[in-house]
Amino acid sequence: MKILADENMPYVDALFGDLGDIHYVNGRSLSADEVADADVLLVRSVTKVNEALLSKNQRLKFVGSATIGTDHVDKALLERRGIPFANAPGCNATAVGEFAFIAMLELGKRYGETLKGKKVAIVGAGNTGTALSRCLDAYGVDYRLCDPLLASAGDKRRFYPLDELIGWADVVSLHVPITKDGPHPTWYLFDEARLNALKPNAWLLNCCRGEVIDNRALIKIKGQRADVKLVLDVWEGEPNPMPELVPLVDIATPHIAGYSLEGKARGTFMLYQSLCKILGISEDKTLNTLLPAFRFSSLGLELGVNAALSEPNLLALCRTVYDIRDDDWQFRRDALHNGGFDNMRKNHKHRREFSALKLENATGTEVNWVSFLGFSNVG
Ligand SMILES: NC(=O)c1ccc[n+]([C@@H]2O[C@H](COP(=O)([O-])OP(=O)(O)OC[C@H]3O[C@@H](n4cnc5c(N)ncnc54)[C@H](O)[C@@H]3O)[C@@H](O)[C@H]2O)c1
Ligand SMILES: O=C(O)[C@H](O)[C@H](O)COP(=O)(O)O
Repeated sequence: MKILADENMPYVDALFGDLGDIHYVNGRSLSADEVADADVLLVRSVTKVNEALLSKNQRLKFVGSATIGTDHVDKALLERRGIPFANAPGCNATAVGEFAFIAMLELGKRYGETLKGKKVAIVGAGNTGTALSRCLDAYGVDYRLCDPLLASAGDKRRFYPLDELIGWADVVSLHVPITKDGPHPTWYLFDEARLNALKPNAWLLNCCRGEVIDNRALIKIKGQRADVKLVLDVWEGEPNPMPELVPLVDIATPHIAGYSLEGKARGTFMLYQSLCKILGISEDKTLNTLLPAFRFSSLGLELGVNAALSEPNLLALCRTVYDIRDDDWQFRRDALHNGGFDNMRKNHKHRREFSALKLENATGTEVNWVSFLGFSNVG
């Protein structure tokens, strides 16, 4: 069995090595000729799985995308051709939630403010939006959700209309799929009018898809409103962000909000599980044996029971796990030249999730709000 896998997908050898011959490919430039004799195709978000790509293949048994988003896959085509498809919903949700939370702490530090006390709007309350809400809950930050689709599907959480939230929130964080049709399309959801309606000094974070914000309108608005602060992990026209936008952004990263080692491992593992099911074989691998130990075995916290950790110290703790400034700095240096955006993604040093760090509380307390954030507790 010939398995084609994106070269940026970790753990493919460990998980799929027994199932066939693995060939690694560049996902962005993958051609119909390369795919022609593949039995299994494992992709990431940069590969357009469409008529053209599959035109020379008559033997595909499975297409898997180790991602949450599926906007790059023509699922109707796969269904018509009877090719099973699976993606990896939720695989990198914790990574995105923690990314947005850390970015908010960084903005607070940079501008002499605190995240604590701000009002946060989460637009899209699925896997990644909910992961962010868990961090905010743990830290005690007020937030409101907007998700008209979940609201009408009977989700019991309280939801608010988008335009009401824009007028309410100090911070707006975007977590929707990219859609052009349906009752609530998200393409340019943040157009010039909505960008203009952001409150004075608002923070706007986009960790979902670039085109959820009209990037030209964003450039225009930033020209008039220096008060608005931006965190962009995703960009209109990736892998070529508009160069004039980059200097206007406070934290700029190349679509790596979901790139924790845990998130990537989960994504590949979920595809392994799907393929085993399709082939009718039982799984003989587990996820936790894949992950390496974290660089610190544990860290002692000088805290009392449920004591408040100051926001600068909380940020210092988060930076131990992931220092977002490194990616921002490298993005400004490399991302706009010679394939730099994709190179950064390809060579991204695997960051870890909060759970990788075991905290030793000086009081021996088992549970406090820091562990609710996701850090492990050694008691
Ligand atoms: N930057 C990254 O690395 C990264 C990582 C993971 C996911 N993503 C992107 O983020 C998107 C969201 O991920 P997720 O795991 O939370 O997906 P999800 O499907 O679990 O949740 C998305 C939510 O958005 C809601 N939604 C749809 N249209 C909306 C609208 N107009 N207004 C408000 N809510 C709306 C949906 O009802 C759903 O609950 C993905 O589709 C993907 O494109 C990016
Ligand atoms: O949709 C997703 O899951 C994310 O956008 C994903 O993290 C993108 O990463 P890629 O698949 O391009 O490596």
